[in-house]
Amino acid sequence: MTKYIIRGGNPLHGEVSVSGAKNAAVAIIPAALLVEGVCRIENIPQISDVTLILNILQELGADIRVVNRNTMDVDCSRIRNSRAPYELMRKIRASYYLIGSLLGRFGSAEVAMPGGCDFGVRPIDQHIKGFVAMGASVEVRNGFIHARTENGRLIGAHTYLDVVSVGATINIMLAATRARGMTIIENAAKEPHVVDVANFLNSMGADIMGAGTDVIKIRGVETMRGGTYSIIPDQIEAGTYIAAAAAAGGELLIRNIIPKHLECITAKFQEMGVEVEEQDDALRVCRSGPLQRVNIKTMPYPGFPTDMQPQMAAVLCLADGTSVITEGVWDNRYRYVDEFKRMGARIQVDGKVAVVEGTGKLTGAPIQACDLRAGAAMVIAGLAAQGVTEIDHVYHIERGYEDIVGKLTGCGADIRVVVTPDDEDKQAQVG
Ligand SMILES: CC(=O)N[C@H]1[C@@H](OP(=O)(O)OP(=O)(O)OC[C@H]2O[C@@H](n3ccc(=O)[nH]c3=O)[C@H](O)[C@@H]2O)O[C@H](CO)[C@@H](O)[C@@H]1O
Ligand SMILES: C=C(OP(=O)(O)O)C(=O)O
Repeated sequence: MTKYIIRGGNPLHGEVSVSGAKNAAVAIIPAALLVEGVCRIENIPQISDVTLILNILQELGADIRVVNRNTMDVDCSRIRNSRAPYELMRKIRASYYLIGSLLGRFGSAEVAMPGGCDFGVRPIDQHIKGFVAMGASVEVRNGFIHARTENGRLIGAHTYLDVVSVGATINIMLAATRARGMTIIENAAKEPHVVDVANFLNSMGADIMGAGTDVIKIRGVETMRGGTYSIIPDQIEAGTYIAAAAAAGGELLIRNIIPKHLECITAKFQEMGVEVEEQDDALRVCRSGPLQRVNIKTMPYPGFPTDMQPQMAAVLCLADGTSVITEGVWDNRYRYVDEFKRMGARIQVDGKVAVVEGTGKLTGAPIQACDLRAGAAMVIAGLAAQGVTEIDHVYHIERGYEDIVGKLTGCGADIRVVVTPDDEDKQAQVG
């Protein structure tokens, strides 16, 4: 097992550079399946979800060449296999993008049901609704999604999503890119990573309009060439470092960000009394005084992101007064609360609402990460806590944060990584 041992109490001072966005990378890499040519993808974060998605592509026959630490050439010209392996697929959520990509390229896909963080039920009915509207028959059998078309090509169609879904929006967009005719997605998700995937596809020859609004129009194209594309910075990683500075105190310069993508997050920290100064592609964050209580409701972009909810809860434990968090996206995203209670947090959960009584302090304890952002929130809590926090199951954190320990210790945090000999195949436990 790998553990992080954090001695809390050190304020953070220095600079961190934000990596490429996980939720864009895990869609853009499978999107390369639609392209007959070399896609040079830059700013790929070094995280375990990316490693898994690259392994899946290789299993399908993709040729992947490492250009440098964060740049790869992905060539899917010679892919012949449209069945994605169960063992890899079930470990991550984003494996569902293989369905849209394979269906779009070959007119058929056999893909194991996806994994990912456990927030209760995570249906994919809206993805399937979109594929069916485009003429595919879709069946779930023996843990696999079997999707196929009659004559090898999807037909453009009109889909109105019943819920605003990032995954369904991107997946339908992928499938439609090479369909015959025009596809329209209404009530589409507007997250920055949705726009990034559309920009990637357009730079490779697709014809997509409206990404970033709630109506996306995709005119199917016959072929797609290769090209070079750089993934956007990770909005949630940046938000996590803002939260770390807010909790631990001190002053951080957070580089390689797009300030516009962070407005929904920075506004909340400012409301809490954290100083956030916007620069061209950086933010300076400073917390010297007490933290004020705030209420939060998570919503699709441009609302406050659910993927920042646990990190925010960690900071609110340290604020003055009682804050109310309402989770507006997932049924069950408070599994971390019992772990926080070991650190002295006072949080009451009732369905989708958590009432956080800020006590101004947390105390170090042995705790266990239960999913990706909950794990990041535990790191934040550990940085601010009195004494030592020992976090287990950190493979969840490493799914989505490139070198979180190196980045934080570079700013004065006291974190040790301890690997004990019984470290099994940690990836087998993701999900
Ligand atoms: C790999 C990736 O990008 N993961 C992100 C993606 O997950 P993911 O794409 O799985 O999340 P969605 O945006 O699809 O889910 C949003 C809501 O829609 C519901 N829903 C979704 C699809 C569907 O077919 N039917 C349905 O009912 C879900 O249960 C949830 O309540 O967006 C979430 C919401 O921003 C983030 O928390 C995840 O980090
Ligand atoms: C929930 C997340 O990821 P996934 O959908 O891949 O489980 C996340 O990035 O916070």
